[in-house]
Amino acid sequence: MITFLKMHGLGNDFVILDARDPDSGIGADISVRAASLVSDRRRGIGCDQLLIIRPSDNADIFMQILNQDGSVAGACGNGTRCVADYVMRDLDVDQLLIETKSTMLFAERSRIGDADLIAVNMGAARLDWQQVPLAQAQDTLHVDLGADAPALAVCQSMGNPHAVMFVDDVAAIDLDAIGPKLEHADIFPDRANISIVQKLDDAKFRMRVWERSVGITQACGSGACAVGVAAHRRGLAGRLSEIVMDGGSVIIEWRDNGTAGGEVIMTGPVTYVGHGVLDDAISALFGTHHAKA
Ligand SMILES: N[C@@H](CCC[C@H](N)C(=O)O)C(=O)O
Repeated sequence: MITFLKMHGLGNDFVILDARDPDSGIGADISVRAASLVSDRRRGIGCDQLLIIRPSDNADIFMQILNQDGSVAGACGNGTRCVADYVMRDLDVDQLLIETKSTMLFAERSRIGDADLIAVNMGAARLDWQQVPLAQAQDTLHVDLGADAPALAVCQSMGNPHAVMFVDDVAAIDLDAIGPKLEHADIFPDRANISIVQKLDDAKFRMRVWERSVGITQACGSGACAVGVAAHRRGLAGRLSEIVMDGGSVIIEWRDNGTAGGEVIMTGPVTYVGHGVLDDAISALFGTHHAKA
């Protein structure tokens, strides 16, 4: 039987499986069927992303990220804060190095006012068209996503691809309608996460997000990083900004470390929902004998 933890970061919710113990019952390969069943809001536990904590030779842990449909993601900012808090409590430490498919992340406890938060160094913003990736060579600061797009997009990778569009009124955008079209725009060979953003003031932005492989979510941490970076690249903000999403805010700092991509620090809260045990039949889907779909 496999135990799970349910957490969320600003309403972006996660089922977390801890596979550090070799006897956890969780195999090396997670099938699309197993991941999408657990993520299903009617037939499973329900989540935007399934996160699996594994041992790492290079860091304190390895974090595997699977979207609701079972597809693999390279980054998950809100999920990183949740996993970091859980593992730091477990190991009784205040800092953690986390390896993911795309990068190495450093997390630590942080406090703003009386709020206990987690800060994650999400690494460099990847600004070249090959890094996003885009389908053809072009400037990533003004990308034409076609007739469905409300504005030219700023594109960058935060370990996963993000397109950010600044508009006058985020509430006026039919994100349900344009989100899937822009996610699948020809310019994105790996598809993209789509953020629509309104400037509230020089250091505050309202963001709505359509996540790749999921749809509209209440918050997207890597998306908020992309928004902070995009706002600075467009000259709309300094290096520090608050990004207000449907589920709440994170603070983004795009630090200049002398490299083009700098390093992006995301600070925000985590929430524990509960834990439980997967039924035998569902646990069996996570066993070692099931090949990756
Ligand atoms: N919710 C996440 C992003 C998860 C991955 C994304 N849907 C993708 O496929 O790139 C976050 O908080 O960053």
